[in-house]
Amino acid sequence: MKMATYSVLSGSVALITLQNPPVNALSEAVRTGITDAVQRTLKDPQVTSVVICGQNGRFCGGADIREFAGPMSGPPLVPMIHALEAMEKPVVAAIEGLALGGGLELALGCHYRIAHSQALLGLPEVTLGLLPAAGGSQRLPRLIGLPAALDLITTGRHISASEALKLGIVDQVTDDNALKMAVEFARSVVGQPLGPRRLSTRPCHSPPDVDSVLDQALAQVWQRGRGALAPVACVGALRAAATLPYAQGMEKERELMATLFNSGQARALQYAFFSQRVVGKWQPSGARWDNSTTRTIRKAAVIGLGTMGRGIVVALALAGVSVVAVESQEKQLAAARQMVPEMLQRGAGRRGLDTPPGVISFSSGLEDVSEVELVIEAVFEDMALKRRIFSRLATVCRPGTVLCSNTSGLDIDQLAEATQNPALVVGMHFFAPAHVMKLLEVVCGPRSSPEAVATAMVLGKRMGKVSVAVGNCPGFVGNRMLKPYMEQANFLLEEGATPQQVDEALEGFGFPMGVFRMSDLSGLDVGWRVRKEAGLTEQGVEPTRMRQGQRYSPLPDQMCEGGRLGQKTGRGWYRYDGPGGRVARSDPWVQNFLETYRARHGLVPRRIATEEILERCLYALTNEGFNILQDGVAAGPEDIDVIYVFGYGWPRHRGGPMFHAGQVGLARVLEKLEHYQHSHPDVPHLKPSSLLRRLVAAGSPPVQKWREFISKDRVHSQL
Ligand SMILES: C/C=C(\C)C(=O)SCCNC(=O)CCNC(=O)[C@H](O)C(C)(C)COP(=O)(O)OP(=O)(O)OC[C@H]1O[C@@H](n2cnc3c(N)ncnc32)[C@H](O)[C@@H]1OP(=O)(O)O
Repeated sequence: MKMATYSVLSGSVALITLQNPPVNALSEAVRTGITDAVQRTLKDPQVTSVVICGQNGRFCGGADIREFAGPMSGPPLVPMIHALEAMEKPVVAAIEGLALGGGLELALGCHYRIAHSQALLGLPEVTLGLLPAAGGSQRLPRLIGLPAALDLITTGRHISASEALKLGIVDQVTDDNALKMAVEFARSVVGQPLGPRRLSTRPCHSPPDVDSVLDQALAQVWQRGRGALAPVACVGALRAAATLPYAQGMEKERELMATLFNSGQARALQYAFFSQRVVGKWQPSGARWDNSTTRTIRKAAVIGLGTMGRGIVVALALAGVSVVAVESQEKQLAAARQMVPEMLQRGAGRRGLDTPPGVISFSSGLEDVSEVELVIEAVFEDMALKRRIFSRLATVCRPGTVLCSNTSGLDIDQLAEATQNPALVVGMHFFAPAHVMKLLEVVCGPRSSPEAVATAMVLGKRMGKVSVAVGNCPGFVGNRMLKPYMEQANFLLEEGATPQQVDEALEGFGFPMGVFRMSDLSGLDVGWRVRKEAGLTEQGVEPTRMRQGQRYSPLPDQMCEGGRLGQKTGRGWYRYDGPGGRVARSDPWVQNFLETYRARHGLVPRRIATEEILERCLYALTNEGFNILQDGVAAGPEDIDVIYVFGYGWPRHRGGPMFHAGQVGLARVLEKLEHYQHSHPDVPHLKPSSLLRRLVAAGSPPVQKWREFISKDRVHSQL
């Protein structure tokens, strides 16, 4: 099957149209079609110029990523693009919609590029663990210079047509029909010399301090990449472009690509790409939500204007939703009135907007929310308070208003009970700062309707969030898994580790911050409040290390009792320059505190290897992920992995905790959990999940097969 068509317009302009919806990816069939079309063009003496375009207003989304999983067959991209560039008839790319990755590389092989003003262009291969290996790493710097190419290729960012024009990537931009303009343009350049238009023959203009530019770029990608290989390889390919002739540069591009292509990181990043798309489509119940009705929200209310509430107001307004922002405490309301417009201005600026599209009004009373279509409650984590608000909302709001809670772990169903229509109650769990962080957990209570869930999911998407639908249980997905992770970190301190040692191990793995630095940032009192609610804390000179029949570490509670709440008090697991300080320094007080604690409890400290720190923290977290899958709280491993990558700093190049377990080997994870459980029988979170055991018994299927395995397993267990 050929998925690029060939036609001739007005007898002289050959038109090659890529046809592979939805993004005209360069699949084997498309590459075959283009290769054949080039041959026909060469043979047709009537044809004097060529235009390449994509069907349905989308030029090309790049190589077909799905093909990366199997052996490559069909015409390769590099010679195909060389053949286009070598043509003696002018070739013009008509870029509508998008030209990404191999799509832009194809366009760079053309002699001219005309773009529609709404088109997006970029070389995002680095985000898939790869580099632009269809000549992009060699042609782009020859077109726009080394510094600009370094920026685009190492970040993979998409740019607008107007930026592409400024950089010199495209020759013209139009608001009208880009294809029509490209055809006219192609006719107009017939007979003009093509030599200077062939980017591979151009020299690469590098700055005089080329080595220092490249070294700086390398240092930057090391620091930003947290262990990611692809950005480093991208700099390597650009170094080759800047210092070697084109043919040798292409050889280097090929070598670097071969190393990346088979790396675990490329597999992880491609898995992350598809996971993000999978999570938009399913609810934990297994029902497709694309056939549920959705309400378009024009006006919403946010109740509670603390840090979270303010961020949610801004995110809604930036999405074009008008917001009634409600806060009963005068001081907090006054602070919000001052801070929200400033945050909004900055947010609009980041998006290139002059004014935010949504209008905000402030109020101190719930009665002002009567006209909205959706409410998001964002008050303290206090069930009684939240229930009071929900029951009041049920009387104030008009029938049919969707009621959401930003709780980070409380029971959505108990909130729903307080209303007259529980089907309209869902959780919308944002992550701080809510106008910046990409993740949104949409929590489906047992009585939430598909319509309410779909409405929250779609609203989240409008707000630029990656929305993941999850089930209702304490902590939902993200925070439920965080508990055993933090618990292990505390136990490691009891056994002899220091906060720095644990953090360095986790940061070495790729987290932007280790668990203790993170606690200091978010405030130790957050978890303390939750533990108090759960009846776990006890005050006294000799607090016990067992609570509710399980091992418990009172260390963080004691820190809070001593007023060490983290950055906000200038003291936590680290010390800071003062309240609100950001630079963490190791604190001899903490060292002394830990030594005294261990001595008091008769704990003999030991040297703990990085491997043990990582295994205990990460496998305890992953083990809870298996329990979550077993309970049906997440629809699949992809949902968990997306939550961890977007909300908890799990390094994207490691795919997510569930993917990582598959890469390590499920049998090995199981064996390690069994080993640690044997040494710590009083820690239930180390007891291997029975789903993990069943997956291992079934031969450890790849992560992409777990959904199917779980649903068969569930049917089987119901028989
Ligand atoms: C060497 C490597 C080379 C030469 C490369 O080219 S690597 C690929 C470089 N290209 C990319 O990284 C682009 C990836 N795609 C996207 O960023 C986005 O999909 C998009 C901006 C192109 C479109 O976004 P949107 O309109 O929101 O649509 P979706 O993201 O939902 O995608 C729709 C479906 O198309 C599938 N898709 C998208 N791109 C590719 C691709 N390059 N190869 C294969 N399939 C692709 C995507 O998975 C969606 O599929 P379904 O989920 O609907 O089944």
